[in-house]
Amino acid sequence: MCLDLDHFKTVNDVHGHQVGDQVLKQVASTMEENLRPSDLLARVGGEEFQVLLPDTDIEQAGEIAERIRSTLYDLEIRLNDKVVKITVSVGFAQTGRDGEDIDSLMRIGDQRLYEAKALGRNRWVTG
Ligand SMILES: Nc1nc2c(ncn2[C@@H]2O[C@H](COP(=O)(O)OP(=O)(O)OP(=O)(O)O)[C@@H](O)[C@H]2O)c(=O)[nH]1
Repeated sequence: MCLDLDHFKTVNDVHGHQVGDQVLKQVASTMEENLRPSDLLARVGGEEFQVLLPDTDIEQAGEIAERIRSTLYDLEIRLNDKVVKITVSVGFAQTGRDGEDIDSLMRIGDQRLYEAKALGRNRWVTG
């Protein structure tokens, strides 16, 4: 599952880079709280994360993606006297259906992530 925060540049531009850093930390811990102990969350770029969901079918993955999306959508990140809102776009790929090796899965997950962005963000795309 590839997750990318929406319009994160605006968060930095409006609130400053240090607030942006705190937002990233809160987003990462919120994502972790909504994953299972067996799932693996990694930050792979500035505001991009990958999650590996072992032994998970596409319906379960959709439930997890929706839980993360809606929790972040509802989250009010309070820093000093500021409240920062953020949304996330998600694309995912499934072993077997979309490929076997990690490179193909990440490439397809990434394509779907950009589809989610193009469709208006704050959503997930399974293909
Ligand atoms: N505060 C902070 N900002 C970061 C970090 N890493 C990357 N960024 C910022 O994240 C922003 C990413 O911007 P873009 O790639 O243009 O994407 P976006 O504004 O999130 O827009 P979309 O992805 O199209 O929704 C840039 O402004 C980077 O400077 C970091 O560690 N801390």
